[in-house]
Amino acid sequence: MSKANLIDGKAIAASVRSEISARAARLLAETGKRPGLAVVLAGEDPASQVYVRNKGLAAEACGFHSVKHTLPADTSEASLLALVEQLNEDDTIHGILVQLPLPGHIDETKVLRLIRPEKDVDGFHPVNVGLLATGARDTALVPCTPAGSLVLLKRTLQTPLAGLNAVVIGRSNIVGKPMAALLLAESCTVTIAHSRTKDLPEVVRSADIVVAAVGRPEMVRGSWIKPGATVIDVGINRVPNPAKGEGATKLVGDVAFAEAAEVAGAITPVPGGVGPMTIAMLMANTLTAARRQLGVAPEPELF
Ligand SMILES: Nc1nc2c(c(=O)[nH]1)N[C@@H](CN(C=O)c1ccc(C(=O)N[C@@H](CCC(=O)O)C(=O)O)cc1)CN2
Repeated sequence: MSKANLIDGKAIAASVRSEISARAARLLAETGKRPGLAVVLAGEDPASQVYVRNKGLAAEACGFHSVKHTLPADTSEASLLALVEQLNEDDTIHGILVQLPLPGHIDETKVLRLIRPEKDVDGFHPVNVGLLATGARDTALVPCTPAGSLVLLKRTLQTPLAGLNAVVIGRSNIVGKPMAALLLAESCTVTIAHSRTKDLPEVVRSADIVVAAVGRPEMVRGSWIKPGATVIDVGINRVPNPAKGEGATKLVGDVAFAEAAEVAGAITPVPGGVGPMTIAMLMANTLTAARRQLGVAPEPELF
């Protein structure tokens, strides 16, 4: 029997999405406009196809104007850039998301930097990265997975995070670095650990909050976790599941869940933890982007 509280990402994501639907309805009543989201998929990666479909469905369920652009895997970089430019100019579109990863022949940086910062609902443009890094979170668009992780932390702890020791494992631009910036803005004492960190288990043992975003199945062991710590597992790794037969697979996180749940105070499962928050926070960012572009005052922060 595990001791930790299970952080129900599915339920919290559903509550965020329902709040966004209500806010979108208010925006429509006030301005006659719907938030518009364009999602662009280049290629046929099966997981990306599912994520893009789910983003479209979530946008429709929130009452948004939702468009999807699908380009073949061999589409040229120029065609993708032209599509982004067209969406930048489209007044009915307030948020543009280009699903990652892109086919190898396309320069991801070039594409992401062409998206207008005010429509960059992924929060990957250097303008948004810089705003977050300089403490101007209220004017930035914040990357969805770290934003969702922060919502889970705040709703779980229900007390200010100030002064807590937070260890973020992983230094990616999409999760690790923005997560560290968000925790720093909450006045946590933040350590970013990575593949070259010395004595990672000991570093993690100092953490009141652990965010694992390293992409290595079950790397973080239960013995690394400080008793009572809150563990946010961002990893989504598909691994073989021989118990279910040959060729069967299952999803696991970056944390050895059963072990960690014996020690932690609260922990996110995989699946059903951080993952669903990513799409919920995309809806939140699209609404924020729409309000700003329409010149309407912001709603209270979700987190
Ligand atoms: N442009 C972007 N590309 C990618 C992002 C992103 O934020 N922006 N993130 C990931 C993929 N992703 C959304 O795009 C995403 C990943 C996982 C989930 C999710 O809900 N996962 C479920 C499990 C799903 C399954 O069964 O396979 C969970 O964890 O419960 C949502 C969105 C990379 N690309």
